[in-house]
Order: sequence, then C-alpha cells, then structure tokens
Amino acid sequence: MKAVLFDLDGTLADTAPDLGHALNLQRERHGLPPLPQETIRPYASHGTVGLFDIGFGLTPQDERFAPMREEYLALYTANLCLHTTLFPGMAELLAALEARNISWGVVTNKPARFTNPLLELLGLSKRAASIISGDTCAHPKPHPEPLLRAAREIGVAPQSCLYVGDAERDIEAARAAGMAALIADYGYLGAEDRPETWGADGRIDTPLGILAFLP
Ligand SMILES: O=C(O)COP(=O)(O)O
Ligand SMILES: [Mg+2]
Repeated sequence: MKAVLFDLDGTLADTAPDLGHALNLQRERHGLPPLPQETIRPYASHGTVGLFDIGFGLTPQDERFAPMREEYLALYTANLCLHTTLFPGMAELLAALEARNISWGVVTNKPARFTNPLLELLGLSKRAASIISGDTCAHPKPHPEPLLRAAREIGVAPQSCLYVGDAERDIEAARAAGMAALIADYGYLGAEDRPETWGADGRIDTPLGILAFLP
C-alpha cells in the first residue's frame, strides 16, 4: 500500500453535528421542531438526499427539493465548522502515515465549495496529497472515477491504494477502481445498512485500526 484515501463525512471528520445543526436551523425556519442529533446522524453520509429524507420527507423528484437544497446549503456554508472535528485518533493516524511516507488524500461526494474550506479550517489542505470532491469529476461515487483521479494525482497505481469509507457507495467505488476497501464502523452507518454484504476487505472501529492493514 502506497496511499490511503479517505471519505470525508463519517470517516475523516465528524461533520454530522454541523450538518444536523444546519438542518435544524432550516426546520426552525419552516416551523418544525429540532430533530435529535442521533436521528440525523445515520443520514449524514448521504448528502442532501439523505438529510432531506429525514428532515422534510422530501425526495429529489419533489419540486420543492431544489430550492430547499439551496436554502440548506446557504445555512451550512454559514455554519460549516462550528462543531466539526476529526474523529478521535485520526490526527494520530495521519501523522503515522506521514511518518511512514504513505501519501493520503480525500475522496468525498461533498461539493468542493464545502470540502475545500472545511479541510482548510481543519488544517489539512496542504497535507493532503489529493482532494477530490463530488463535483470534481463527471461522476461522483459509487463511480470509480473520483478514486482513480486521486490515485493519478498522487502518482500511485489504484492497486496500491486503500480506500476507507462509511457507506456502501464508498466500497462499491473502491471495488470498481481496483482498490482495497475498509469500512469505518465508527461512521454514519444506518440501522438498515448490512456492511457485511458490501464486500470490503476489512472493518475498523477506530482510525488507528487502519495501520493493521498497512505494511
Ligand atoms: O456530502 C455527501 O454527499 C457525503 O460525503 P462523503 O462522501 O464524504 O460521505
Ligand atoms: Mg461518508
């Protein structure tokens, strides 16, 4: 393994508190009471499609979806990093990778207008060897293109990359890209998720667990 690539929401950083905060601000605007964070958390790796399902019972086919999404994204922009932190152990893991000369990068479905400022606020922009967002390539995950783009930018073969994610589309994308894949069990898995059927190479319950899969 020459590089480790991370999903962002639910794998690298615990973004659910701020995603949920913005959702509750929007619910308040629409006369609805706040939802508990535990209710929102399992939807936090599924973008506005997931958040609007739990927050407003809206699907992308609904004509209210697009204007509501704009309103939500403005609220999230204004509150991007109030409560967001790296998951416990992640800072130590990144330092351990750098000490071993293993490159690391981020491949997320989050749009770049959020990914880039967030990684800057977390102090990671200059350390990441590649940062690929949901709108960097023509197709987001589960398409392999964003993962292949990251490997190309880092200058390593896909077969030498390990991808870590917390949603089925992450593992699907890694498989399709020819990369090894780990499931972050500490992320935003939902009650209906069946991670044992996703075909991953392993599961970790803490970021430092990744080290066991590296040379
Ligand atoms: O914002 C999203 O759609 C999910 O982001 P993730 O791919 O980093 O989990
Ligand atoms: Mg995720």
